[in-house]
Amino acid sequence: MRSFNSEKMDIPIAAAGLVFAVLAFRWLTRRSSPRIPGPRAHPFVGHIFQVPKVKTWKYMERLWHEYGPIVKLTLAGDDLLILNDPADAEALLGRRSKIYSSRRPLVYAGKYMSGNMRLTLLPYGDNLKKQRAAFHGMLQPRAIGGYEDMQHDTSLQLLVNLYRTPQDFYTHFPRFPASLIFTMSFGQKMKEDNKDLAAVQGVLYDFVRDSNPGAHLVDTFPILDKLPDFLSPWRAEAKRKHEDTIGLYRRLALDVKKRMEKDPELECFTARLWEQQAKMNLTDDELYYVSGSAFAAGTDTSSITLLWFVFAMATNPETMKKAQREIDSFFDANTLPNFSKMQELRYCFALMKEVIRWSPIAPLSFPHYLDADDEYKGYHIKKGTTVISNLWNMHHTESEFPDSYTFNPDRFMDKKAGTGDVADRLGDDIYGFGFGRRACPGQHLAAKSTWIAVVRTLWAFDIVPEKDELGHPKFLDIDDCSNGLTSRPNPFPATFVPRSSAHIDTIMASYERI
Ligand code: HEM
Repeated sequence: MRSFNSEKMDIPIAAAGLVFAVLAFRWLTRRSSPRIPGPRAHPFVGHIFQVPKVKTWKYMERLWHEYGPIVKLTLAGDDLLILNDPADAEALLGRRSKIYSSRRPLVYAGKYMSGNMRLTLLPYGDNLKKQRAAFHGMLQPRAIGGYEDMQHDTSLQLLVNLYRTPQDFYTHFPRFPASLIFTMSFGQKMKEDNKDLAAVQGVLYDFVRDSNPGAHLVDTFPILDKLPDFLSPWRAEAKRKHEDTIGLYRRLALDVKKRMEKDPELECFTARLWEQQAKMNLTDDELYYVSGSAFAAGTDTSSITLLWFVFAMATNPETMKKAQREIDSFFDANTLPNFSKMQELRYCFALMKEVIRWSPIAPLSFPHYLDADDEYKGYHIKKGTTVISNLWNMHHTESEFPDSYTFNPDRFMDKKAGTGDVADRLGDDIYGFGFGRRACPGQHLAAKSTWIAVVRTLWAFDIVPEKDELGHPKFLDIDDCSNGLTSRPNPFPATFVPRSSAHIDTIMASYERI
């Protein structure tokens, strides 16, 4: 016979049993998300010691072949999602752009070095929308037509420089987009010895270096930002860089404002910003940053593309000759090419696409950052994940780009021609300008600027690799390039040989007129 006491004891035991049963049922029937494929991680540090800082995209190419289109890595607790298939990038960065359009908060480069005002590093939100809208005014397809005269003049200067000192081509090509965007931004021609250019290039150099993942310990371990100043000398350094940058941008923008007083018709990006400052709701500091950022974001990207173009021509002479035959059929030696035949020179346009495909300037694009938890293809993707669209792998997908390591513009000649202005279509069929709401706002400008530089250079010069003692062309290694957010070919030997004296006469006669 059971005692009263033992009956009393049964109640909590039964309750505990019930709770246990419910938990066990839940555990057994839980829908756990499958693990996102990727290499095994070390406890605590994750893959921090496996991801090389040098040519990271090569390592990621191996992961793609081993683990498939979606790969996850973990760096000291931070998840990194790598998208190798453009369809996944479109689905997430494109169609779910509301939550996939942020940038990872960077303490050094974002908070202190940019005062949280640099467009490329801004999180998704009102400030970003404001700055992108301001950019759009300058860079939308309709506005681009207004820059043709500047593009003609600056590309003519490029030809003259290549003729006078061909051995310095490695500095001439970057100078072309730099002087173009400088003139567009600040409404005055850039002198050859312009000190502001060197200063802006310094800002850019710092930005690329300091925003590179792993550049500063505080961005891997943000808790270090809690340390006082005397234990954090990096903070003063970052703040000093911010003061230098905004000081420079302020001076350039105020100079435009002063010139506007004398010349209310002054036509440039910064003048438009001053006129519309109130409408765009930009503070003075934001205006300085927007006005300076076009230069910073557009110069390096365009110049690296052009350096890869030179590299491609020096290593693919038959392709170069084919493009020259197309150009010659429209422009003889007495006629400097201009934009009038941009629609017709289809092979030259395909050649530019191929440059961007073959060697994308940012092989891993600019990483996006996820603002909320998400589910995709059964995987759980955590808020705060850094999302990389791996342009390198996308551009080397054999099913889409057969024989993908070969430089071959013909692969784009069979594609649908499309309608409307060809300049709006440089990004079609390739992925080199990114995805979703952070996609490059400068691609229409880049299309026309790089096109005129490419066509004029090939019209005027043969680009030939230097020869060794035996007269054989020197080997140029595509892997001999810089590492970081962007990747440019390291200086390489190539020669620019004028195609005829008539071409040079045409160049010099046109140059005298500007
Ligand atoms: C061939 C030349 C160029 C290439 C290949 C290129 C490529 C790219 C790529 C891959 C991105 C990152 C997109 C993403 O986050 O998904 C980007 C962003 C950007 N580009 Fe370009 N770009 C070029 C020229 C230009 C030019 C000429 C300008 C302006 C004058 C420009 C302004 C920008 C800006 C402001 C961003 C940041 C956008 C944001 O964070 O919201 N780019 N570009």
